Amino acid sequence: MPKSMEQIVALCKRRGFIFQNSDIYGGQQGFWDYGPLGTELKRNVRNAWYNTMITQHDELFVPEGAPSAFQMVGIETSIIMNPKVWKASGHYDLFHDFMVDCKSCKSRFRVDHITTRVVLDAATNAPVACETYMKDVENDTGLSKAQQKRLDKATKEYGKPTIEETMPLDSYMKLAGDQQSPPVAQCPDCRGELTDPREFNLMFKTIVGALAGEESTAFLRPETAQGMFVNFKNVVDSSRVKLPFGIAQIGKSFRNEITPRNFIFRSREFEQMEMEFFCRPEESFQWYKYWRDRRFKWYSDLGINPDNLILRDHTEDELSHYSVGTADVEYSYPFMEEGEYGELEGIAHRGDFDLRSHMEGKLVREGNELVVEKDEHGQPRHRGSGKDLTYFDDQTRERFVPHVIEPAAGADRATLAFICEAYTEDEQPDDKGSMQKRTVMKFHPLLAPIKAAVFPLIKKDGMLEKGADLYRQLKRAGIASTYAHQGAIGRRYRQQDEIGTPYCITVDGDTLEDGTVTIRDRDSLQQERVHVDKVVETIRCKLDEYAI
Ligand SMILES: Nc1ncnc2c1ncn2[C@@H]1O[C@H](COP(=O)(O)OP(=O)(O)OP(=O)(O)O)[C@@H](O)[C@H]1O
Repeated sequence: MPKSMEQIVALCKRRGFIFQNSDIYGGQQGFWDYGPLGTELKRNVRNAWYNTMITQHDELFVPEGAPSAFQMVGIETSIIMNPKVWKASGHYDLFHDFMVDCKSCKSRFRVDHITTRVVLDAATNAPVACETYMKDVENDTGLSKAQQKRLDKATKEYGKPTIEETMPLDSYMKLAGDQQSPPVAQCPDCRGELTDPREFNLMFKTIVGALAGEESTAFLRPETAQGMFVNFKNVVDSSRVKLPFGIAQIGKSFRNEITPRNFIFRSREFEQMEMEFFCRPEESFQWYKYWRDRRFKWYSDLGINPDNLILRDHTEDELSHYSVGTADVEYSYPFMEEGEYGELEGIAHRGDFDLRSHMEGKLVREGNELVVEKDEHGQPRHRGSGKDLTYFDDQTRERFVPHVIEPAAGADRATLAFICEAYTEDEQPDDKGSMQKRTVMKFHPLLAPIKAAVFPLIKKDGMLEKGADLYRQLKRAGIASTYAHQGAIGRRYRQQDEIGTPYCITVDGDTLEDGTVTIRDRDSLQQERVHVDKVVETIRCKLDEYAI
């Protein structure tokens, strides 16, 4: 049965995973808050990423598929950077989308999110009728019956041979621009008139210092990557890293998205987990392949069914001007049509674009070459730092600009994918054996916000104390645990199932007799009896089995 996004969003609110930001004031579009359980879940996602990338990385070992062993270090850089960073990187000029507004209902759309279905004169290609609908990677609704009826009517009335074609809104606007009084592309929501497309920079502006003005304008970073590039020299000079090596960080990024949507999938404030991997140019394609495959595997290792994931190579015309290869890890989020996927992470081969931009100035492509963009006086349009960001290889005695492979993931999109994947509805017998519907979040145990719940079966002297003692032992061992002694045991199990707790431990009458408790497994519902003194060790062993 397809999963319902409404139910997932409702569960997230009900159980304290994710709330609308500024909820009591009606919210702030494109911003979300994580509740107590969501905070733990997202922290576990971040930790799983940071641990595999940095903390547990073994620089003496050659991982399968890698050309050699390599080093990895972490950094943490500021959200606000010198505005020159964004000029040299190209974000200042290029990081924008085109948008149109509806003059009637005031809705705002990204031009590339609107598709047109057009009836054209078969001989002249002149448009005869046009209907619009929302077509973006997240949601493809297609034409409504009424829209198709209008197109059919216009075709019939036109009388001459026609063809019907689907094209993006901007292509239609270009085509219509060459005609006298063409059919107007209308708002997909209300059929109102649309404005001409306007450019819209996605970077949030702010003022640094007391005086407002061009000089004090700064930007909230739209990606964490530039923090790694501008610190490349600092890291090489201050640590013992040698090529190949990666610099990674997790941090907030901000994009003034025109149409934030689909819960935390596209928001205006989000968190990225990015790594810049610096290597010799001639080895870069091997490293690209290595990171592409390794990053895909990370998601399936953490419980995402590989049937719901794809690794999609970008087509030639999708590639950014600097990229020689990009692949996206994509997930079939429940808000997408069957067979469609949304980006979780992009792995890009960025060549030497970034380090060169920060040395020389903003680069543009001329034929096969990247060259510094010039202004009307022949001067660099945006200068770089002028600092030497080349790398000297003391083995080969060569100096060169390293190439970069960048796996760029979103912590929120990953959290959303793990939530959607975990959401399960099944039927299980209750205490009396009759089948009951249950909602269970089947989180990978490493990601589950709470790992163990301790329940004294009834409020009885001895049972409560033993339960509380066990709960404290688990906490002291660093195992995120909870304790609940009220309500029917079946109800307590269901509450924990709904938040994805993998193990429930019940202290009952037998505990007082022989010192054993039951450990119930969330997914298999199997119960085993374990001596109370062995519980911490048993839970620890179970969790260790899931280590990635
Ligand atoms: N607005 C956003 N909200 C939440 N996560 C985001 C957003 N934009 C980017 N990300 C996350 O950061 C990762 C790396 O950013 P990147 O610049 O490659 O995204 P992008 O290709 O611009 O994404 P999209 O095409 O969906 O806008 C993305 O794969 C995604 O997980």
